[in-house]
Amino acid sequence: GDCNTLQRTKVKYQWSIVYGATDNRQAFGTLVWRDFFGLYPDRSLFSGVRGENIYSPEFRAHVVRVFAGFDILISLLDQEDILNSALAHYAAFHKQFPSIPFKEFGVVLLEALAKTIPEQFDQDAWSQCYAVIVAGVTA
Ligand code: HEM
Repeated sequence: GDCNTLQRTKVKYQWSIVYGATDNRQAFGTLVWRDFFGLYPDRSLFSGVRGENIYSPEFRAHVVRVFAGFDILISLLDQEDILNSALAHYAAFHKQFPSIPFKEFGVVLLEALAKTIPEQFDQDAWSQCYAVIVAGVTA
């Protein structure tokens, strides 16, 4: 798997369905983080953004920031040089933390996408393109 051109186009399109409508964004983001903490209960990374209450304004704002960043990365999947620069930026930011459970996050993210767009969801495309993003943000 290599997140090829067709897969990048599909991921971009499927993401636009899920994240394109403002109304969906917060619900989708909250769903992902609720499920994430179900799989990975250690919230200590998020003490600065009230991780103990994912419905607080502070944590909601954190979710908005993360998905705004993710939205940028998805939108750049077809502009590889800019994508790599954006990935390097998020990699540098996350280096302040000892380790980030990107694998667990990917599991719940893909599951939430599959639940939201069961007819369209292309698991191979998403898992391969998410792997490109993880490789970039952990480089
Ligand atoms: C590709 C996926 C991800 C992207 C694009 C991303 C992006 C971001 C962005 C844009 C911020 C805000 C930076 C700022 O304050 O200016 C952030 C903060 C943060 N992210 Fe990520 N993130 C991702 C995945 C994750 C994952 C999986 C974790 C851990 C489970 C994580 C942990 C954090 C933490 C701890 C902060 C700082 C929270 C604070 O403000 O105290 N990120 N991330």
